[in-house]
Amino acid sequence: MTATIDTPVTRTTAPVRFHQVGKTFGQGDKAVVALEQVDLAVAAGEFTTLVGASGCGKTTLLNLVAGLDRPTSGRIELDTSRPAVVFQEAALMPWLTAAGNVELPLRMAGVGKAARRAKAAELLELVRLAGLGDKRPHELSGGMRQRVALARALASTTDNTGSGAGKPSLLLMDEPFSALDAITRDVLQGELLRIWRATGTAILFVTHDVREAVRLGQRVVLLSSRPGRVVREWEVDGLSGAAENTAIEEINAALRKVISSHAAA
Ligand SMILES: Nc1ncnc2c1ncn2[C@@H]1O[C@H](COP(=O)(O)OP(=O)(O)OP(=O)(O)O)[C@@H](O)[C@H]1O
Repeated sequence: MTATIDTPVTRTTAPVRFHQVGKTFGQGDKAVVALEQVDLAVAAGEFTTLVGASGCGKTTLLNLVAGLDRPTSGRIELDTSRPAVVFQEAALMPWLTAAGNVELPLRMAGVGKAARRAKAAELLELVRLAGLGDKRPHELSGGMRQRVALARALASTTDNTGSGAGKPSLLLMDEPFSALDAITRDVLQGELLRIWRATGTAILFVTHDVREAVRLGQRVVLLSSRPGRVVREWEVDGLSGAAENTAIEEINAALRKVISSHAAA
């Protein structure tokens, strides 16, 4: 079931591929090495989850993929339409309606009004918010706002116009459900799996929660404590029952090990 970095899995197309990527913030005595020699690829349509200790560089890694920051060493190969990010907080534009928020990336990409309206309506239906497109963010619950954020990200990454046309889509998710109550989180995890299957987008999903990582991911990638490196991967696609619990226990044990080895350093 397990594969280590020494035996990487060969995949065909990859919306994103890291080659020995490093990221250091600051210089000299104040330098913080966030990531070191990261090799990682996400295949088209694949759901990959990334776990690691607090501060190990998970958000930094997503920011590099999203183009919000640049690596200090190594190389990132992107073969995707615009990667889109869903954050822990929905970060919606408060003055726009739900539909207006979903339309925003399409508007910025120059998509015409009628086409954007149609796409926003389709995506709001996909996230089960049909009929709520005219609500503003403050009129929606936290779970609903995350659904709008997901629809907006899908609008961005699955837009088939412009330079990304025909390329595999990639959704980056940075602990998107961690601020929600347990029941809403459980519902949204199920919804995300349904939407992933319906759209075929690749997803790179960061979480602290190993149970969530195993439930959602086809593959779980563990980063070491800072500096973050890929230390181990688990193929967890389709696991359920006892096999799923065994995987959760094994990954939790490995996570505890990287945390304690860091604490002892
Ligand atoms: N802009 C920045 N300038 C300086 N240091 C930074 C910057 N961004 C991140 N860091 C540092 O890089 C390291 C990795 O941060 P990052 O936010 O990527 O970790 P993380 O794994 O996402 O953490 P958490 O799980 O707690 O959200 C941390 O030590 C952090 O303090």
